[in-house]
Amino acid sequence: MTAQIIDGKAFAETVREKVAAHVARLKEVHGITPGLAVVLVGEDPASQVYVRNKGKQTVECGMNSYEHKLSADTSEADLLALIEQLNADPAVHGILVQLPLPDHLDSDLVINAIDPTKDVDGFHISNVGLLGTGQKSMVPCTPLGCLMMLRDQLGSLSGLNAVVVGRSNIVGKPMAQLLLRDSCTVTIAHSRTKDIEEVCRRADILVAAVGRPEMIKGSWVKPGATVIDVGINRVDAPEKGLREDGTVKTKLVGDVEFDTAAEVAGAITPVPGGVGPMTIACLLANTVTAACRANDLPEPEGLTA
Ligand SMILES: NC(=O)C1=CN([C@@H]2O[C@H](COP(=O)(O)OP(=O)(O)OC[C@H]3O[C@@H](n4cnc5c(N)ncnc54)[C@H](OP(=O)(O)O)[C@@H]3O)[C@@H](O)[C@H]2O)C=CC1
Ligand SMILES: Nc1nc(=O)c2c([nH]1)NC[C@@H]1CN(c3ccc(C(=O)N[C@@H](CCC(=O)O)C(=O)O)cc3)C=[N+]21
Repeated sequence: MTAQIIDGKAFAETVREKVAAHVARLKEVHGITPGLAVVLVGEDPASQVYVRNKGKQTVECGMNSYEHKLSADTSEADLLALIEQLNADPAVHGILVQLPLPDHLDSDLVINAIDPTKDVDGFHISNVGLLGTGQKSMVPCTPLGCLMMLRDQLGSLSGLNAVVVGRSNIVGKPMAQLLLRDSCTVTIAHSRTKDIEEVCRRADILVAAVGRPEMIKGSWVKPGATVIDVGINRVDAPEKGLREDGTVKTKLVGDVEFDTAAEVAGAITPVPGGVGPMTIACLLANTVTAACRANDLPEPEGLTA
């Protein structure tokens, strides 16, 4: 069997079109322009690329983008003061603090200082609790993007065995909550899981969010399963040759060994071009949702979980 490849890039484009249409209506009918503030502390090159992409796509969808770049040695007090200012700013409907933060900053403290109604990442303890109890919340972008692709691929997820590999607060745990809410039988695997290959082989839906390049092999995949690869790992690609400065070129790979998994799976997301673009599209969707909720307007259809 050769898996169908789930085109996250194309799917993300359709999500962005819905976002843009909703933004246009908000502006025309209500005079509201949704605004997203992104806060980046330090100069991590990968984070800089993501933040730039987010800002560009925010503007392309007709929303306002506010970028705050702080130096790596910013104090916690200064960062908290900025968050207070963004919480109070009526033009800002969404706030994202790019993670990871430098070691001297307490990310739990910082995230929990964000107004939960503006927490478009869905990382605030209030949103985590709301999601876990089935109440209306802001849903984390990466799991939301994965859920949208799964529903599109499979229709109903009810009764399916879902295995999520990884238990982080930003991907694994909220992904498991969303799958449970859609009536999957959910298993969360992690670094202490026994017989992880066997656990994975039981999955109708296998979500990999580990951060280990190509860890999950085709032999771990149940024939016909739907595989969602969240991993973004930059690895050396000597086959691409050298850069001008003599260093080896690199490439992105997922947490799944794509070629072997694609021989067994029913459908699979590629890296790049899978979950990553959907994450950013869902960030834009959450910003529109937050702007609607802030103004007591009906929420956009098809953009929430
Ligand atoms: N596409 C996107 O938009 C996004 C992609 N990512 C990518 O997703 C991946 C995961 O990110 P994140 O959740 O933040 O990562 P974390 O490092 O926070 O969590 C990794 C999880 O994987 C588990 N794990 C590590 N090694 C193994 C192993 N050998 N076997 C089984 N489980 C293992 C860990 O288990 P334990 O808890 O026991 O240590 C942990 O729960 C990364 O590649 C990241 O770059 C992340 C966010 C967004
Ligand atoms: N507060 C916070 N929220 C996040 O959502 C968040 C974060 N911090 N920190 C880092 C991770 C990672 N993340 C990605 C988003 C898009 C791509 C993406 O678009 N990837 C492209 C490739 C991009 C490239 O070429 O480098 C793709 O997979 O096709 C990847 C990773 C969001 N994260």
